[in-house]
Amino acid sequence: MIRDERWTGVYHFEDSPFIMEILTELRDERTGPIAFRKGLVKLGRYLAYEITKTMETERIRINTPLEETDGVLITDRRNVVIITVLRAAIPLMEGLIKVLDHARVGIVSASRSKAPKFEIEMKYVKVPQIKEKDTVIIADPMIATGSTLIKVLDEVKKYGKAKRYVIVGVLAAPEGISRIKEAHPDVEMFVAAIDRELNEKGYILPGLGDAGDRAFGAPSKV
Ligand SMILES: O=P(O)(O)OC[C@H]1O[C@H](OP(=O)(O)OP(=O)(O)O)[C@H](O)[C@@H]1O
Ligand SMILES: O=c1cc[nH]c(=O)[nH]1
Ligand SMILES: [Mg+2]
Repeated sequence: MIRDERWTGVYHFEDSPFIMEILTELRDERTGPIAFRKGLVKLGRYLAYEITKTMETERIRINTPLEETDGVLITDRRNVVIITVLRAAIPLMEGLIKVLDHARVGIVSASRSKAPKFEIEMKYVKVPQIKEKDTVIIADPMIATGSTLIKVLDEVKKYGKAKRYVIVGVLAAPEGISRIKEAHPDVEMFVAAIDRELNEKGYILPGLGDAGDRAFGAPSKV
């Protein structure tokens, strides 16, 4: 886990060969939707595992069948809300919840319009009540301009104040991170990698393309 010195609370995993290998497969244009979704599930699982390293724990005493001994309880793992940003976060959430299995789940839809406006349409919001001891994990594989996540955070914060807000993603562009940190300085970010820049259409470079389309196929218009 590497803390990026350009911001506070922003971490990436370029020191982890396993996470980088999964990311390489996701980036590769030859990777089809089945392997792409599987890669997102795997990343979700490993990123959740990394997040547990930053959670509060408690020492407990338990009995094995033979004697009493020390044990560990990750208290924060019992108080998690995962917000899934449709569409591309569905497989990522599936991986996250394997490790954060006590999580309550919120679903929000967000669709970004084309450049240069990048307006975010949010039609569907189902979020559980958020309590003071909750860690709210917002899953969205791609953090490009940051517009989607700023809007999601604005909305999610209406449901109560959490202990931590943590964005989990696959790739982020520096401009998107800066915009989110400006609007929501209390937010932490765990992403597999931070890429170079955005192109004029708002795609991350080198990136992996459109995560939603790669996972589920391009939607058609009627
Ligand atoms: O940081 P931003 O510039 O706001 O862009 C990032 C958003 O773009 C993608 O969603 P998209 O709108 O393509 O929806 P989809 O998941 O349904 O494809 C991605 O999953 C993010 O939610
Ligand atoms: O590169 C990008 C940017 C936004 N959304 C994506 O799916 N990919
Ligand atoms: Mg998309």
